[in-house]
Amino acid sequence: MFLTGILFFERFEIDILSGKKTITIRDETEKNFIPNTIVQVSTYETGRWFCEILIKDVQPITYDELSEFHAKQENMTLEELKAVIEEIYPGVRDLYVITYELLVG
Ligand SMILES: CC(=O)Nc1cc[nH]c(=O)n1
Repeated sequence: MFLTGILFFERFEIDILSGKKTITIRDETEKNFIPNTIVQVSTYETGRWFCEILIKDVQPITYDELSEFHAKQENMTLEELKAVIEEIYPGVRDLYVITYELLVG
């Protein structure tokens, strides 16, 4: 079954709404987003809806393949991005880059 909703930590909300964060990197439990579908975005902490995004692409990636290009799309340094991913998904090496466009926020 494909996914129609996604949760983000509140600390990412401003970057998403300003268009500075245009990808999210998830584990295999969230790989089933379909390109060209609309997804509702809420906060992880309280479930508060804050925007709607259009899924553009979903691509597998390993932790070691994360690059400055991905970091820029996350509005982070590569060091910050790798630390965030390791904090959220400790030890997970098979990941997915979900590229999206902000629709309504
Ligand atoms: C709630 C949650 O897992 N949020 C994440 C995880 C990875 N990247 C991201 O931007 N947000």
